[in-house]
Amino acid sequence: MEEAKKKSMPVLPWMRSPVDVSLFEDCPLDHLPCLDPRLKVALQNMGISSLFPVQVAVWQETIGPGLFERDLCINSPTGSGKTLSYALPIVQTLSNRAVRCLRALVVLPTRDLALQVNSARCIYCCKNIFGLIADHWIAEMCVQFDSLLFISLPQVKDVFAAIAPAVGLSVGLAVGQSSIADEISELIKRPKLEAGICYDPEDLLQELQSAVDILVATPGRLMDHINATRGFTLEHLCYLVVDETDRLLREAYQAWLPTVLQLTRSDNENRFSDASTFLPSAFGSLKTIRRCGVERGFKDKPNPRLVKMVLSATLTQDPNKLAQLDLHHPLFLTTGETRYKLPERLESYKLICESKLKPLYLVALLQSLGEEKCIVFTSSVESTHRLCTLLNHFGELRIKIKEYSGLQRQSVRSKTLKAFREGKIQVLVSSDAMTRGMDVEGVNNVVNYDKPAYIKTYIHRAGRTARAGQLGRCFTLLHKDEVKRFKKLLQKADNDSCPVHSIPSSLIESLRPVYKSGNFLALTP
Ligand SMILES: Nc1ncnc2c1ncn2[C@@H]1O[C@H](COP(=O)(O)OP(=O)(O)OP(=O)(O)O)[C@@H](O)[C@H]1O
Repeated sequence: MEEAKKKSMPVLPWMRSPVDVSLFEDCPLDHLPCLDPRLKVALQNMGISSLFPVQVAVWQETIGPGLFERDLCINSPTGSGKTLSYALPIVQTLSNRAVRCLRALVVLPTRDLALQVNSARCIYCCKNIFGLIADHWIAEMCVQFDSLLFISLPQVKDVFAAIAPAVGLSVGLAVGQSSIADEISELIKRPKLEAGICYDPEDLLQELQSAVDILVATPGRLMDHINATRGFTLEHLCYLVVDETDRLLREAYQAWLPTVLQLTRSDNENRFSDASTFLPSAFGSLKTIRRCGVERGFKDKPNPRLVKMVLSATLTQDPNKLAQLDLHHPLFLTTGETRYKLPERLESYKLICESKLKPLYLVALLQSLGEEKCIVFTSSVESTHRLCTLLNHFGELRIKIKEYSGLQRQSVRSKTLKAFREGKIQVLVSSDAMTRGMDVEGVNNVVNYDKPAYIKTYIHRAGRTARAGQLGRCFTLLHKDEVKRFKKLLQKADNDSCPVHSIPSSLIESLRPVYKSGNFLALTP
């Protein structure tokens, strides 16, 4: 364990003296300094009576006494409440704004396919909204392909939407769940024109205004709007949140990060020539370059710095990756001494069995869990499909089991998730693509049907349970040869306790005839 701690010692000096979030305690809303009473009511309406430790720690560094002076890097376990930790201070600070413009941007990851399709077709949609082309077929396609999104996107928007209106702020979503035309009409306010009068197109462009103060976006859609949406500008941006940072930094995503940083730099004149080396050739919106203080109406005042907040349950410590964020005097907030941390009330178990008997062990386990909500993770969409089909052939399981896969249409997945939330489905079988950010209340159990190869995968899978201080269990099916390696893997997350969960052999034997009689062997993933 000591060795694991030493190995996890960060290279960057500022990461070596972090704020330890585990030293903070929940703070009742009544005791939270400077909380806007309107936001207090909004939080209470959400059923929140106190802030979690990470939220208190971030509040200190943002509202008081920290006053957003430093960029924040937050490493906090899954389900610890990271979303509200940034949403609340941003909303409180923006509550004083006089004019509506885009001031806060939250970027979350998408899956690669969605991005590729995004950029290929946005041009049609943009033309569409400006009345040059009407191609509904393409718009329809956009909605379908864009559906491969991380589940957390709408959830993050929901958190903002639950508090922002209380102080008169408006929140938008640019993630490709609707056509880009619909998105643009949600994000950009256009002037009302009187019929019969000729307007100068240049003047009209000036009149376009942001309809939102806060935007939750995926990199692909964000780039679409930067490149082609008239009136979309980052020139007033004050806050940039990069959620699931480790994943977002792994992918270049059409150079979204250097583009955003470039567009929000105040000394743009000197740097724009550099930017042209990475900005896509279709980059059409020079207006989005951040203007200097005087132009922006901040005469005699220092130009507001773009504040960055980056978060993850498995935050990278790689100096090269973090350098991409161009952080200002960063402050590292983390939980405990080890690099990775599992939720406080998560219990990890292993089930040891022969590989060919895995389906039977899973069936027996699910039987014993009864109607408790459970997510079963496999290593691929193919295995997900096979396993789900197999489980549904077992009459012994009197529970509803559904597949939840990136290969399904968005509408199918939304329906499945809704039914799962409502308890009409007890078990979701899913692949890793869906691990991050999914927040479903009351998921008591996670099962790793296939052993996760990396500790990060374990953390994000297991993190679908034991959220918000609740109890949760994570079971991992292992062959006996995998046990040692799995133990080492868990030690990386400071976990030395993973008892064996035994399934009575009589139960397995009783399931064998059913398994042999059906065509199950062909389905076994
Ligand atoms: N102060 C609070 N009181 C009660 N519940 C809260 C509070 N803050 C957040 N929650 C709830 O805790 C759950 C987890 O929050 P959130 O999704 O922000 O976690 P997270 O740290 O971002 O997790 P992940 O890393 O898995 O995305 C959510 O259901 C949220 O509604």
